[in-house]
Amino acid sequence: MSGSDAKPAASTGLSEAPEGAAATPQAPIAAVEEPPKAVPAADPAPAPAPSAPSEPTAAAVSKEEETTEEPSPLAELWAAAKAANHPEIWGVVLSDPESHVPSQIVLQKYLNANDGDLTKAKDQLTKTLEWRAKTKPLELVKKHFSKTKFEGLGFVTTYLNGPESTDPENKEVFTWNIYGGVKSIDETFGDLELFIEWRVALMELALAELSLATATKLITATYDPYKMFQVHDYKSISFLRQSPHVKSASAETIKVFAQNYPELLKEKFFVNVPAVMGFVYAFMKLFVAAKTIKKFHPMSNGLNLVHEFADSTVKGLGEKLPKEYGGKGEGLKDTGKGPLLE
Ligand code: HEM
Repeated sequence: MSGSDAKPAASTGLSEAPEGAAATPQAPIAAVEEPPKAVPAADPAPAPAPSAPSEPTAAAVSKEEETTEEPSPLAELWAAAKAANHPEIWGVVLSDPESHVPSQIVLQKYLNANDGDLTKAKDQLTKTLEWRAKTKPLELVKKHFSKTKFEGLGFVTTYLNGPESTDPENKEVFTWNIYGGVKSIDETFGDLELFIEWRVALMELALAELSLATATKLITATYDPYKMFQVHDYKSISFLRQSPHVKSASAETIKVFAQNYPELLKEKFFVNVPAVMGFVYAFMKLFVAAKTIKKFHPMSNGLNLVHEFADSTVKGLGEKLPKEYGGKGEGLKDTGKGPLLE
């Protein structure tokens, strides 16, 4: 996603991203240049079957390349994926992007994340597949984590326009990190590997809600509705100095996520940030790509979060949020899911 959709937060007690941090303009990179069209879903719509030749399926993606006989960027990424030793990303078992919409979405995201640079996209994709083979993120969703260390710190919520459907514009997925709720820095962040496992489990739960495996719309360099919101809540932070554990946990999470979860963030809100901790925001931004920083919105008062979603395709999204974020919904403990605890 380009930075052009960044919007000012309603209430920032902190400095915003520097002007000069503008994202590099995205070149027209994707094989898909037309506005995306829904691919007929496997659900009971009276639409023609996905294989009908006249339908704008993912096969249209490489139309232009057929004349030159050059493999399309997506075909090249698919070839790289086939050569790897892991078949899946974010719950999508990769297959030919010409005929499989979920694979088109995943591979196109790797292109988008690299502004259309195929060599870089291939490298990132290959590294993600290696990391997933090693880390087994889908297994982490089934793992139980210690209550003492992680209870109440992470949630995923989903808000819909009416009943669940395959239309991504009917759904918004949020991940919430309640880092202000950490009881003991040493307990939660002391074992870095375990913390990353828990954080990855939370992300994979959110991806399961996004449900890319059942997605029906192609994405392009500029159109991608398959993204989520993230909120960090720092309410009640009682420690003014960042401990080395927090620094290394943050730096490592940022690194792992930038490499393995590209193009999944819509916007990110940091709420209940005490003004006195503005320096932390400045420090954190040092580790983050300029393109990502454009999506960040620090806010001093969590109750103002309600005002940030007027543009969402999910109607009245702000009001659906929990009361502590200015909405009318129940709390995260009642409405959210999180990694399994024991
Ligand atoms: C001492 C309390 C804090 C703790 C325990 C903490 C924890 C973390 C962790 C674990 C991450 C890794 C990314 C993730 O989980 O998504 C992170 C990222 C970040 N935090 Fe904090 N943080 C603290 C204070 C703050 C404050 C006061 C700010 C000011 C706004 C802040 C801003 C950020 C930013 C900008 C990132 C980068 C996010 C990203 O790349 O997605 N943090 N923090």
